[in-house]
Amino acid sequence: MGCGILTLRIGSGHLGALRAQPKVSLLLTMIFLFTYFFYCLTGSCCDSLGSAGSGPMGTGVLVAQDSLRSDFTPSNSLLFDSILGNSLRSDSALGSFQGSDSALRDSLSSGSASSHSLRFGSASRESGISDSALSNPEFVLKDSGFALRDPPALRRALTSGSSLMDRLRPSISQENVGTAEENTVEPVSDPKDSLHRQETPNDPLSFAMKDSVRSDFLRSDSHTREPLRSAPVARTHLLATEDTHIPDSSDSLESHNKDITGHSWAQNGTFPNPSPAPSPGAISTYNSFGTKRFPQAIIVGVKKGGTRALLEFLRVHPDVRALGAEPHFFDRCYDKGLEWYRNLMPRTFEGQITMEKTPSYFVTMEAPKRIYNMSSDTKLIVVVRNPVTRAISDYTQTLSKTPSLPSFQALAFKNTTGPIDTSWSAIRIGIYAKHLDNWLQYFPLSRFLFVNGERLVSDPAGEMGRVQNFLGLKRVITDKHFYFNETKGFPCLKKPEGSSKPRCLGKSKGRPHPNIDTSVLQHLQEFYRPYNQKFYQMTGQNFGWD
Ligand SMILES: Nc1ncnc2c1ncn2[C@@H]1O[C@H](COP(=O)(O)OS(=O)(=O)O)[C@@H](OP(=O)(O)O)[C@H]1O
Repeated sequence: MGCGILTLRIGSGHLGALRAQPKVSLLLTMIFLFTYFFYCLTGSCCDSLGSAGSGPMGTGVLVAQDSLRSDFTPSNSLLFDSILGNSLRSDSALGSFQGSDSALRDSLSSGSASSHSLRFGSASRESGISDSALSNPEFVLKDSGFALRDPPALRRALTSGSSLMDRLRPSISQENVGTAEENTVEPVSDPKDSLHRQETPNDPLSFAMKDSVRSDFLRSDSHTREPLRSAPVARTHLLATEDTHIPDSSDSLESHNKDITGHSWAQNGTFPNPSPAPSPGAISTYNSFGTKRFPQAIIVGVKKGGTRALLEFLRVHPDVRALGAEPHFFDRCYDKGLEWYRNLMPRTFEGQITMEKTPSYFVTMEAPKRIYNMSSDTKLIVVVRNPVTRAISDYTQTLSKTPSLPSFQALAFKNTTGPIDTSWSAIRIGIYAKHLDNWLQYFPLSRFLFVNGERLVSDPAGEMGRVQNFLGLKRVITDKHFYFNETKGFPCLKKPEGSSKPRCLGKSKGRPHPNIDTSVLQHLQEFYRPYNQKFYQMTGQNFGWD
């Protein structure tokens, strides 16, 4: 059919001549046709035209078609450099594939396009091209093929050696990144609000319930993200969520959780399976926006210890990039595989630390072994807090979801007044020595940092100094970053340069606790004492809970 183009042109060109000089024209036409037929028979013209496939196409398209055929693999892998490179060399195909480039069109427009591996230019990187890439304004999908709105951009991409995805990603991210407001912080309606946490100095376990109207939390511009704004990093931070054991929608940010693609996360903070499921090598963990790495440090516990505060404070550091939501990989989602896990991580540059926090890891039997198998070098951070206060905090969270919950005392003691019920998770989690013992089967003590949860509240900068040392980070986070918010009754992050928008954690962090009978508290305190002592011994740290 390639020959058909030429035949048609010749034929129509001679129709007029036929009318004017019938005999001469007929003769000339016959001579020409004979010559042409002979020429084709010798193979001099059909090689190129014949190989061009079916349908009328311009030269550039033929070149592209050639490239397509020769480089098209059964898995729809396309050597884009040769396709587009050839096209660039041809005027007519520059930025516009038309006609019968169906293979290319199909591969780009199909739902599975993201699994196609595209090797592009001298960058020779592997990138998954996704639907969002296809909806990028630089691409136009046409019935007859696809075209680039901005061919010079393509030319620049090809000549600069960067990948197509590198070119596409900035516009994707600009459209979809979360705003600074979508963080784990909420607004304080009035910082001078006189609602305070009622904490009896002599009895840190007693909290008044009358603070129930404390909806006084800060939303602000993202101080913690500030250092990242100038960096060419797509803000892939997933927004922080509340503890996921008992979903807490009172943390308004959960409902705002969106990833870079604009997909909402589940309200309870667990992750959807990133779709499509990554097959090894199919989705890039590496591009010029950084690399998706396994976390080098994990906040593994403890639930209600102050893990969210720690993570949010750490995110102030420009060399820390942390997953906002709790992935629960090493306890609940392990069967999804390590690549799934890694793909959740934010991209980091050389020198930056990837982190996540899932407090339930600390009490998960299998977690130490699993983390060890990922990397025995993983640094492990445990935020611990008086186990009695922690148990009440845990109970308070459950109570906020289930108002009909039995009293704390009824749950803490067998038959209400009998022995402590260690089968209740709120009690069991606080036996830190027992859980640590399991971890020490896999990791040496030097791999751990135990953050004092009480001190994280009373001296956040001091505790953050320890954390930064442990992580080998420059001491960037100092007391200049914190102020004590009277309304919230907790330290919050300042906005740089004295801006009026500080950041506090959400309203589910720092909740008022119900009043618990002193005898119950004492009983619990006694129960925990030997375990606490053991824990001090094991860690070489006295947390002063007794
Ligand atoms: N700066 C600051 N702001 C607010 N809250 C703070 C802060 N620092 C520590 N805390 C304490 O953190 C407790 C919640 O712990 P977690 O974040 O580990 O909870 S969770 O396991 O993720 O649900 C939370 O427990 P409750 O007071 O019971 O709500 C707080 O006491």
